[in-house]
Amino acid sequence: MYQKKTMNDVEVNGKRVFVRVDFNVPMEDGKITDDTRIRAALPTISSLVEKGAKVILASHLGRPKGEVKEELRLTAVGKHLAELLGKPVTKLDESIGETVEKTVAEMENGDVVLLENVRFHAGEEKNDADLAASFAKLADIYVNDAFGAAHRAHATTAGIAEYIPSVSGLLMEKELDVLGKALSTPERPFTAIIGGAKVKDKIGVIENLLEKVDHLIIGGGLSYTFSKAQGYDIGQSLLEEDKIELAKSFIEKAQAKGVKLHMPVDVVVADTFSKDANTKVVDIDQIPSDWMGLDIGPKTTANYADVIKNSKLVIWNGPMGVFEMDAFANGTMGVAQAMADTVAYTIIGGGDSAAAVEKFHVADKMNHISTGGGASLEFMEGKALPGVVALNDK
Ligand SMILES: Nc1ncnc2c1ncn2[C@@H]1O[C@H](COP(=O)(O)OP(=O)(O)OP(=O)(O)O)[C@@H](O)[C@H]1O
Ligand SMILES: O=C(O)[C@H](O)COP(=O)(O)O
Repeated sequence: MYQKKTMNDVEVNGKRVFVRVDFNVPMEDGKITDDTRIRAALPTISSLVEKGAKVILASHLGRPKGEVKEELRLTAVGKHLAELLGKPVTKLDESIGETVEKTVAEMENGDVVLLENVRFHAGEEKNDADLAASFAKLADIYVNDAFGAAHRAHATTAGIAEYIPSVSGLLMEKELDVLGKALSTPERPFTAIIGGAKVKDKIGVIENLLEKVDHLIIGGGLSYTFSKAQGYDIGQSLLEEDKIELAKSFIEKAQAKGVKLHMPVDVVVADTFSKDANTKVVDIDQIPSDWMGLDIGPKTTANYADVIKNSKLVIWNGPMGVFEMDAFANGTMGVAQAMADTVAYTIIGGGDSAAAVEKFHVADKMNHISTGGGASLEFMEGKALPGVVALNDK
């Protein structure tokens, strides 16, 4: 586990503190549709304000690829942050340069400035040393609270740490603590639920978790490649031909390691990929050749709920079906409900599973919902996160 300096290890009063947050929030027509990530950064920001720091916030939004994209400015985020904080936030239209330097020089203790989307500079994603130095020049201390972007080695997530004292923020600390403890000293039975679209995206995570869990539950689009590997005909369901052998090897590895692997025994099939498709529930060995599986069936959902109920720790990443369409949402909803009802410690690995527990109104019943999609996945793969590695050791 990481042993990195935290905000408790530095004196911030009167200091200029550059805080990398992950305000990469979903937006529609200029409006924020989910402010979870902004709220998650509030403890760090408020704590720094209370301690009399000059708080300089930086984030990316979307993927502007080194160009200024009007729709990816952080203006709406700044406004919303000011409301949540209950104090003014000075939103700038640049992230480096004279105006920024002048504004920072005039900051009083406890002031909050939000820089413009750092990805408007091509050097951000390239982890350009000059750009990182320009950011570092603005501050005395660097705080990384952007767990969601910790798997990126960019100028504001990693490069900047070369130049000034660098510590983790409160959200970063919490994410690393929860996920780190779960993977290193799990309460047992420990269950992982892996769903989502593709095997290809989950190879590393399945490999790593097979070393640690007691139960592995498989669902979603990727489960059909596993079912195919078991010899079932899967009709028009999602298949990654080139991953069948890999799926077979996972099934064998689970057996060898004594990991109980749980696979769909029935599925909801549809005649087209559409919310208005004709649907029916069939056993896994009865998928018609011209139909496709788009959700786990009720028997499977009940089996999975039972495993979740009897676990002490459950980590969930990836939906069980095409939960965006009501006709194929029951499996994901059933798993979400089981997660809400269990006494187990429940961790949601960000991304679509986080969206699912929100959609089914059980988010407040989860013990931890990670703010990182890709980052939590890479953490669960056992990979080092560059944004954390870059911070000062304790
Ligand atoms: N049986 C299925 N057939 C086709 N698509 C499916 C199926 N089951 C789930 N999906 C789709 O998979 C998508 C989610 O998979 P994806 O791997 O992108 O999410 P995730 O695992 O939560 O990752 P992230 O953290 O990146 O959001 C959903 O949009 C869902 O509709
Ligand atoms: O949303 C995320 O997962 C993070 O903000 C990282 O965004 P990125 O995938 O564009 O680097």
